[in-house]
Amino acid sequence: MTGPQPTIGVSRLPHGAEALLPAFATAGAAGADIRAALAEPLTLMPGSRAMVPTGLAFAIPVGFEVQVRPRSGLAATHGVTVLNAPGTIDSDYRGEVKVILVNLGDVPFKIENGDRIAQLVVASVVTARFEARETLDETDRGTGGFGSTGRG
Ligand SMILES: O=c1ccn([C@H]2C[C@H](O)[C@@H](COP(=O)(O)OP(=O)(O)OP(=O)(O)O)O2)c(=O)[nH]1
Ligand SMILES: [Mg+2]
Repeated sequence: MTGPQPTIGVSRLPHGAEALLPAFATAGAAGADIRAALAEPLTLMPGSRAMVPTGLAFAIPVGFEVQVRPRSGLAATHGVTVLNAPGTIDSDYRGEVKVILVNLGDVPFKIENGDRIAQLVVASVVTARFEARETLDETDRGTGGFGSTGRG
C-alpha cells in the first residue's frame, strides 16, 4: 500500500442486514467486489436491465469517489455488464448503492443473493473550477478531433 488509504464508512440497510462488506479478493486487487442483496433471486432477461440492490450505503471521504465497474468474468462469460460503467458514487451520497446491470447476452442470467455483481474502485477526485473565457489558448491540435490525428 503506497497511496492514500481512506476509510469508507459502510451502513447495512435493513434488507442488507446480512450483507458482506465490499472486499478485495487479493492483496493487489484494484476493485473490491460488491454483492447483490436480494430477498429472492432476480432473473435478467436478454436485453433487459435492473437496478440491483446491494443493501449498503457509504460515507465516502470528501476528495474521493467510488466507481462501479463491471466484472470481466460476468461480461466475458454471460454478456452481463454495468450499463453506466463506470458508475459514480459521490462522496455526499448516503442512499443505497445500486448496480445497474444489463444482460447483453442471449440467455437469461440469474442473480442470487450474495452474488458478486460488480467491483468498486476508489479514486481521488479533482474538483476543478469552470471559468468562462472569450478566447482559448492555441494548440497544435486546435479543433481537430474524432480521429483527426495520424492522417497523411
Ligand atoms: O451505479 C451507480 C451510480 C450512481 N449511484 C448513486 C450514487 C450517486 O452518488 C448517485 C447519483 O449518481 P449520478 O450522479 O451518476 O446520477 P445522476 O443521474 O446525475 O443523478 P443525480 O442528479 O442524483 O446526481 O446515484 C448508484 O448507486 N449506482
Ligand atoms: Mg449526478
